[in-house]
Amino acid sequence: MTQTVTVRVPAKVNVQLAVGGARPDGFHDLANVFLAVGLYDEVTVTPADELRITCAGPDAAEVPLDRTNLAARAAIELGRRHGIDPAVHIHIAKDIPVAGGMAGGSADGAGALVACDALWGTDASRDELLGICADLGSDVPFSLVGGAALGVGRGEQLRALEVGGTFHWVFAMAARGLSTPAVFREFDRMNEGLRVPEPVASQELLDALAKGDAGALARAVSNDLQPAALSLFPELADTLAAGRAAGALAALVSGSGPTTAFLAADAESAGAVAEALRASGTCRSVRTTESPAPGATVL
Ligand SMILES: C[C@@](CO)(OP(=O)(O)O)[C@H](O)COP(=O)(O)OP(=O)(O)OC[C@H]1O[C@@H](n2ccc(N)nc2=O)[C@H](O)[C@@H]1O
Ligand SMILES: Nc1ncnc2c1ncn2[C@@H]1O[C@H](COP(=O)(O)OP(=O)(O)O)[C@@H](O)[C@H]1O
Repeated sequence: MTQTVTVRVPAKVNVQLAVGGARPDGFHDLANVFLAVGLYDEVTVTPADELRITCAGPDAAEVPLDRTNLAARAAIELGRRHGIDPAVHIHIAKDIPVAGGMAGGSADGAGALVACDALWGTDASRDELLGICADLGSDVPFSLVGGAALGVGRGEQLRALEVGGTFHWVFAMAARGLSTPAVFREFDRMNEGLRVPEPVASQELLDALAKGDAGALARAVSNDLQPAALSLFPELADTLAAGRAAGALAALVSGSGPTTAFLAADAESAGAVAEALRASGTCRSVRTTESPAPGATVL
């Protein structure tokens, strides 16, 4: 049996997040266009006397180290299904911001699942892995597959999308996090009494992705949760404005936020936007990266 397995898993940005009305189960139907970006967590699993989690990285102090951690839940569920005691040490090398709208916890769930599958030799099918991911959270299946995908239902039912080129991004990390359920609740509050249309993927946006056309993608991006995120975190408007002023083709909140995402024409322009954001004093830190990125990968 292999003694240690490391899996690398990407963060995501939502280039379209169309949100429908609240469902009876408390979730919202989405047309969620995910794009995996080159910021990664690495999840390493090693046999141990009992299940234990450690985490290192700039945001490590905010990561729960008990059984509520999505990585722990993934190991427990795979073990339960295959009659294996999930006695592993899971170490998360965390580079994805926590509670930032970039699916960092989801990445760790998908990473731990793939890592334990390899460590234990369970050889679970792709469908079984995707099913466990969907039970763990709406974003977790996409962390497994990476690339680009349209997520419908609550975002867990995926269709892979073609991406015809490399997109350059700048991400600005905020001084504090935002809770995903709180942002959806604010969306409901702001839409109370209004008819919320069925969420539909934008054909212009899918075409822009397929062509690798950053200008067209910038014109098509949208995030229905952005007004709710801005309502709970108004200072994000200053970060968005600073990136736009520095030449970003598009500026938007990533998912439920509060990380803000800036699409740039090329690597040079991304560097200039990043510099301007750092100088603006409107965010905690800034990263540049490219997309698409591969899904969970055993190293
Ligand atoms: C908003 C998005 C966009 O990709 O990502 P983040 O910004 O959190 O990264 C996702 O929909 C987040 O997915 P995820 O973080 O996996 O959420 P889940 O654990 O499934 O659900 C957490 C809570 O968010 C709300 N929720 C989530 C998904 C959805 N389609 N409708 C919802 O209303 C519900 O209140 C739910 O209880
Ligand atoms: N492995 C994990 N890494 C980060 N957060 C986790 C993890 N497992 C559970 N969580 C919980 O999930 C919450 C949302 O975290 P995260 O997935 O980073 O943000 P988002 O849902 O905004 O993309 C955190 O505040 C934390 O309480």
